[in-house]
Amino acid sequence: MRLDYLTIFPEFFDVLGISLLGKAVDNGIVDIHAHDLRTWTHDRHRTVDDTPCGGGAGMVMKPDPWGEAFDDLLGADPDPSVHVVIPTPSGTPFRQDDAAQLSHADRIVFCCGRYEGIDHRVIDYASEHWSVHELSLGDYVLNGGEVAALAMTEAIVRLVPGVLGNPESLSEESYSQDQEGLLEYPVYTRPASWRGWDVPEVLMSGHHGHIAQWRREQSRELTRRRRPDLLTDE
Ligand SMILES: N#Cc1c(-c2ccc3ccn(Cc4ccccn4)c3c2)n[nH]c1N
Repeated sequence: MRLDYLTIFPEFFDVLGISLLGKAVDNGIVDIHAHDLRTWTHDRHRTVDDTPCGGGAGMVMKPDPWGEAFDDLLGADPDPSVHVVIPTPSGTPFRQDDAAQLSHADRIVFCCGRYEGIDHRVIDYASEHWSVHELSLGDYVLNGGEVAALAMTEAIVRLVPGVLGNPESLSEESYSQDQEGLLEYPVYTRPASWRGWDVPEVLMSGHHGHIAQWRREQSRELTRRRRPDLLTDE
């Protein structure tokens, strides 16, 4: 899987060389390239923004640098197997299903905007050539797309075979299908007693059936309290 990031702050993506994703890069499972969008500017000030047509506050990212970056990175031929992910507050919510689908992609280009966003014609042009996903990390406002791209990257890449040491852990996570889309149950480790708090007895019983039942009940109760929207049968 090749991941490209178009951004005016490429250093944001230096962290991808650390930990699990770093190992995935070292193992050749993932190939990461961050690009400074100003590479595709030609004026002395390396300008990437301009005032919004129709007025309004702030600045909008000019289309030209993005178009020239696309030309260099992707060429002009349409290829639906290339996924262009555009983090935006107006995007559809990024969910586990999106991560699962994108984990099968061979190529993903993240377009990280700043200011008040990217000239919409960039999205229109990309949509004619590649598979475009306008996605939002959540219902809050960030200053740009980089943080969202990092979060989406981790959610996507950890699902790629060979990246996680123990793929079984994927099936027991919150939002995973095996977890019936419920929140993950509380987890514990040693010591059995810590500052007056004990590990639930059932987890020390060695009775796998009782443990599984307790975990299901915990997941449903936690989901009922915190995320009733995830419950389908109530
Ligand atoms: N994903 C996601 C996001 C973003 C996001 C993503 C990209 C950009 C590019 C510029 N801005 C600033 C900005 C502020 C206000 C109105 C428009 N744009 C971004 C914000 N905010 N919140 C999310 N869940």
